[in-house]
Amino acid sequence: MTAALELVFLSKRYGARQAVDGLNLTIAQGSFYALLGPNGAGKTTTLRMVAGLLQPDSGDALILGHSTIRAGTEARRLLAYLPDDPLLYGKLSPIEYLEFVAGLWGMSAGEAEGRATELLKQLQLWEVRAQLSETFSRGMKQKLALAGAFIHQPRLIILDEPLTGLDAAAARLVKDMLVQYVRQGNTVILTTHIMEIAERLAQRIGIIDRGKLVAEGTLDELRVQAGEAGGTLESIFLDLTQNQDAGEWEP
Ligand SMILES: Nc1ncnc2c1ncn2[C@@H]1O[C@H](COP(=O)(O)OP(=O)(O)OP(=O)(O)O)[C@@H](O)[C@H]1O
Repeated sequence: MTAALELVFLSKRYGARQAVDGLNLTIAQGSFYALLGPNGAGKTTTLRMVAGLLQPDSGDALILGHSTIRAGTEARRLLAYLPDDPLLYGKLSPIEYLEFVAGLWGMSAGEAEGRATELLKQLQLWEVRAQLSETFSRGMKQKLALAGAFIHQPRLIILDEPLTGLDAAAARLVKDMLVQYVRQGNTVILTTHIMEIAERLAQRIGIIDRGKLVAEGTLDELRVQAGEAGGTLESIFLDLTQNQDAGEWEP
């Protein structure tokens, strides 16, 4: 089966700083994947290249087999990317915002309305559907941005720190929604600094450090790679990312 996402020698440099350094990674369809790494490891830079917001210096990212460089439009249609600071329009209500985003994807008014209703109910924003989003709490804004990412039914959704700032109830709601979405055969990739989230939700985990993949696999496979039988993800993570001599992990 075609991979949901394939990174092929993806690289990006900012001046003297090699932010992403020849990254190779394959993520299967229908999986829940967590991308971990310390601050400045290159996670956001990688995701921005996948989303087509940043041009790689070299290499490519393929979304369900479509190159983001050679077939960017097809690739982007299959993808939703939710950055950690999503842009909302405060003067729009949730319904107006979702209809606006649906319009950008060329969805019909009827289709947009049906999908917006479903998402707003699922994310418990239905009661506030007509209020301006500038009046919303941070968590409500985050849920609305998530609804916007889901509106065109992407096959792959990439989320940068999606649970930061959410209270326990909202975090549970979002986690359940993502798990259900994966059960339907779609793929979720998220970054997080919270190890429990990766440990509980992700089927596979990739650890990036200094722009390179230092470990990849299921939690059990990571334990083997780190030589830590029975270790927690936190201890494996710290072991692999604080070891200055850590080499690039090769499958
Ligand atoms: N626009 C930019 N200009 C210059 N350097 C940048 C830029 N964006 C990122 N960097 C640098 O590139 C490296 C990777 O940054 P990136 O934001 O991708 O890391 P990250 O893993 O997402 O970190 P965090 O967990 O802190 O969000 C860092 O050293 C960062 O300072």
